Amino acid sequence: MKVDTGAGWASNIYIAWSSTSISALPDRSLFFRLSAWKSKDASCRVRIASLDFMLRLITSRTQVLRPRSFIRTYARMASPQSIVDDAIASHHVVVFSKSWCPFCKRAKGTLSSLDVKEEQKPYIIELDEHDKGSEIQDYLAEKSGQRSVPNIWIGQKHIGGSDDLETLKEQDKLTAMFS
Ligand SMILES: N[C@@H](CCC(=O)N[C@@H](CS)C(=O)NCC(=O)O)C(=O)O
Repeated sequence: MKVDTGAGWASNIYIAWSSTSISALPDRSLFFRLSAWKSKDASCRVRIASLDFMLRLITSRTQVLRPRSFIRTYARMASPQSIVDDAIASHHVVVFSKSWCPFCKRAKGTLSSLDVKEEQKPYIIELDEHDKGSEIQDYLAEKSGQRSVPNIWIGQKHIGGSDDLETLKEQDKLTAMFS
């Protein structure tokens, strides 16, 4: 299955399931194309509006789409771009971090100490513990012009590193970003 995240074909994900299951899928807004598949099952190319929608579809149609195999496949095949862009698009605060990094510890501490709603708590990706950590770091350098960690995003805006976060806090500008 090829998943279109809206910003282009971000990742190539293939799942095989039977053609009868495909006809059982209710949502005609999806774009299906049956094509030959190496295994005995038919395969299907699905164009969707967002990865979130795909995940919702999968969890709601467990009997059709075999979610565990999808998630395993997705985790293996998602591109560094889609990992970064999806994280930023779907979380208010994202910190690309390294678990051993003192600046990252300071930034995570500052963000966790804020009294914010559950959905505004930081989403943290530890690059040194991630399979694609170094590719993600390369993409972050290209996207934000910053290679060092932590690389912090609030409300889909690039904030910078730990020093930049502390400056915002000292200037009393940080809490306003969580209203
Ligand atoms: N002034 C930066 C310093 C950040 C920094 O020096 N981070 C180190 C790790 S502690 C780094 O990114 N090193 C390069 C690397 O890990 O690839 C900040 O406040 O965030």
